Amino acid sequence: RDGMEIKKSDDFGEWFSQLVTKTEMIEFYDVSGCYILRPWSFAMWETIREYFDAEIKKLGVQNAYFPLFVSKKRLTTEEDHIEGFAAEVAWVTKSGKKDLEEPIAVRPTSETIMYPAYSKWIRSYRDLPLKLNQWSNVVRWEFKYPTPFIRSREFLWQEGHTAFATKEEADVEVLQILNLYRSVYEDLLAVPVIRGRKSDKEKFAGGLYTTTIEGFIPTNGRAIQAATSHCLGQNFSRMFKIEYEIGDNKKQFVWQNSWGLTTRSIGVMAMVHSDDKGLVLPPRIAPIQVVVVPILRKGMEKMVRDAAEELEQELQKDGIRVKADLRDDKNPGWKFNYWELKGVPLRLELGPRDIEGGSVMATKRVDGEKSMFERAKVCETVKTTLESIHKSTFEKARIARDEKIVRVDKWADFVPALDKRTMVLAPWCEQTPCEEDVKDRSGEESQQRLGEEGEVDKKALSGSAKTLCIPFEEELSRLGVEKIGEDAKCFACAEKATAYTLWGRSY
Ligand SMILES: O=C1CCCN[C@@H]1CCCn1cnc2ccccc2c1=O
Repeated sequence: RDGMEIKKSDDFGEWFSQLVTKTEMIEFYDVSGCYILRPWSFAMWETIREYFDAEIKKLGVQNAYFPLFVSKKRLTTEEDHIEGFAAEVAWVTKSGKKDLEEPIAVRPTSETIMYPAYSKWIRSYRDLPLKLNQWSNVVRWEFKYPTPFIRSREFLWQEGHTAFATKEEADVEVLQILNLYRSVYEDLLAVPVIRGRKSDKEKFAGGLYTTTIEGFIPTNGRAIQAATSHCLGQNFSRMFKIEYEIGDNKKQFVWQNSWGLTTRSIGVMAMVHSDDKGLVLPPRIAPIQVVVVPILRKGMEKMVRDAAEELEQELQKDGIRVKADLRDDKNPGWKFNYWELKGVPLRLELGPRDIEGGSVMATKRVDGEKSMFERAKVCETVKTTLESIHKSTFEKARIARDEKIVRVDKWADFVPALDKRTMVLAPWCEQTPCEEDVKDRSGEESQQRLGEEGEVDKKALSGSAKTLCIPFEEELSRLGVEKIGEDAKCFACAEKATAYTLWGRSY
């Protein structure tokens, strides 16, 4: 009843839905695509927020708060920014029984809300750089299949919006923020991501270029955009007249960036690490890192309970997020299952014999490994064990991801590789018509293959491929891929290939 009833590899969608509800991360809600974030997952968002907020403040970013609503006139200031997104905008059209004069949109993102104010605030180069961020919710009335954390109609995020005098400053910050996003995923959530640039077709249409961190869900072979950092160039500053005096009455448009990370990050972490017994939480994001379970014996209950509380106090004082489960209506076995389901990284058991012998039995959630800790050194041992759990959790995910990255140089190998739930790294010409063509051909071909294979291979993933990113140099070398050769040919159109590009099916 309380435990997981579905295997991750049998029915991924159902497994995930059970995972987020049985672990008390999510409660479902009667507005489609909206979810209740319960304390177990909200604590994770708070940890992400504390970490990222402290880091951007070191970069001189200040937090502010802008209105939730935006007028139609404002939102559609420049159609090419909104084009393609209009269908997702949610509108307020009435108050009570009365129609509003003008429909008001609920913010899907805040460029058009913030930038008129930027235009007012930035007059001279002394007003630059302007670096503001807001932690808020946004609404995008998506129609694709809603999934907790991954795709919801309201989600929490931070959106940074910065303005600089020069392109050089903007280019530097775009990458500083992207590296912070990588750190949130890899150092907090133990999820490996690949940094790169979006193709012209996939970039934010209103911007100059988009950098991204791409995640991967090995179970269903889908890639997922984990966070983005855009350089907007001067596109928005021209649109919103954000300019500054450069002396003798001459003006210059500012160079802008905008960057965002959302609660999707929690869903990616849960999908990547969790198993058939429930959540597997990396220690740095776990709301509770250690649970102490007393093994009570008749007549010695008080002694053992006190020892468990003492151990809890000691670990707490040492900065560990620890909980002693002293509930007297549950037996140890029940408690083991409960905290295993919740994904607590480390369980300590304390029985009469352990107390006599000055030892504590420890069990790691990530691999079930058991060991005896010396009671006298328990704080130190717990800390080093939690560090090693983070590393092994990351390594496990990195290996599972890397073995699903396949090198392809010719078209014939492309769809067969994708159908094995992989990401494909291929030399590409970077031309949009070619990207459109790959999208169409890969969609058709995978449908045919599904037919031909006869037995509908449940494991086969169908659908068309898109570019995920053009990995940065250092990412290619991390993947053991050399720089692209002068005479390399595009895998799809045989024109000159200018970059190795990561392709895949994505959320
Ligand atoms: O990614 C980010 C990071 C945070 C700040 N905004 C940028 C770009 C958002 C692109 N976008 C995404 N969905 C939308 C949906 C409706 C209207 C407009 C948009 C829209 O402009």
